[in-house]
Amino acid sequence: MERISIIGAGSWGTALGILLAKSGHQVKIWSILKDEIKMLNEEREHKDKLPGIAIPSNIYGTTDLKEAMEDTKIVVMAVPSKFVRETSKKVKEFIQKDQIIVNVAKGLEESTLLSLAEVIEEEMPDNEVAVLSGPSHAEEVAKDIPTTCVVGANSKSVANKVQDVFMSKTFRVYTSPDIKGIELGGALKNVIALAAGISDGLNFGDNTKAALMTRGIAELSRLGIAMGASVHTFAGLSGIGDLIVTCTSMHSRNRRAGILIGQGQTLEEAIKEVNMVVEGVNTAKAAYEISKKYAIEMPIIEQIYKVLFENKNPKEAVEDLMLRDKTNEHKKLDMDFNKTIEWYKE
Ligand SMILES: NC(=O)c1ccc[n+]([C@@H]2O[C@H](COP(=O)([O-])OP(=O)(O)OC[C@H]3O[C@@H](n4cnc5c(N)ncnc54)[C@H](O)[C@@H]3O)[C@@H](O)[C@H]2O)c1
Ligand SMILES: O=P(O)(O)OC[C@H](O)CO
Repeated sequence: MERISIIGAGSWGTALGILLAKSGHQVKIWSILKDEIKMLNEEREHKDKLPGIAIPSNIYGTTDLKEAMEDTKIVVMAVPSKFVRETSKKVKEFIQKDQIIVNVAKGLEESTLLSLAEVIEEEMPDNEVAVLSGPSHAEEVAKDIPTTCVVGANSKSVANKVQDVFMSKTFRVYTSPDIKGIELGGALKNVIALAAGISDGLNFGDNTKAALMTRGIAELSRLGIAMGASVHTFAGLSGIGDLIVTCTSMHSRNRRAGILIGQGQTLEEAIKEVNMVVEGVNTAKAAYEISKKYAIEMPIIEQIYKVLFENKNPKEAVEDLMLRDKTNEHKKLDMDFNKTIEWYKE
């Protein structure tokens, strides 16, 4: 049994709390929102975000951050990306050196283009920071539906510790040293999911969605490699795995927002209707800037940026993607596939 603090009581923080509590851990969950904590403690249910799912008795909710952080070994950061910096500054006041911080949010900091683990590390440089990511919708995790994730950490012992804590018969956790790749995969797939949703909203078909997913992971991998991540991570749970679940599931907030935009709603209307955090919107801005910074071609990200922030008609965006300059499927010579070497020279 471990004592765990969860910072953020939205759908993901609450679902992870339920998972950990069912494994026998003692969980304290903090939210800035008084009504949310009152609901969790008194009604034993997150009626807005996980209706019908009981909150186990070994979860205790509090709005007092000091109390939430006291006497725990693991601190799970589960607030939306735009609150990660300000929440980290608050958490920093109470953090102990031996507490491992596990970031589970997926996004990038818009003003600095930093990953969220980098933001947390900047604020709390003396603590070990791990990331947990993968194809995992809160609605399913909270209902014990078998799920897999990957934990990334600089130190193997930290990754192993987090793996031990989260692993259960319904939640299988792998370890990896590639924090950068895991975070990029988790953040950028949300932008591709907006694109997949827009495609569905325009009544395009499975061919279109498969194209967006496949060419989307190509974009993510290109950028990831340029930023020092491992290409293999993008073929893993936090890459293609999360891309599949987010682009195909009706649980996905990003996909649902995309569908509404494809059907003609404005970005603001779509965000309002989804009523939970749509991380892909801010990430689209950051990703567009990062692609320019690293001079990496990311045509889907670029078109989504234009649809969201420059009022571009989604149909036109699709046409521009289809008719962009002709190119090879792989940008560089594939050294494992010798046939291509001569072929590309022609
Ligand atoms: N929901 C999922 O299935 C899921 C799965 C994996 C990862 N994530 C990631 O987890 C993160 C949180 O997502 P979510 O789905 O739980 O969001 P959500 O919209 O369900 O919840 C948002 C929560 O943020 C907290 N909050 C609101 N204002 C705040 C403030 N000013 N400061 C600090 N906290 C505040 C509240 O607890 C609120 O309920 C996102 O980055 C998301 O991508 C979500
Ligand atoms: O509902 P979404 O689109 O925010 O996606 C949630 C998770 O990242 C899925 O793994």
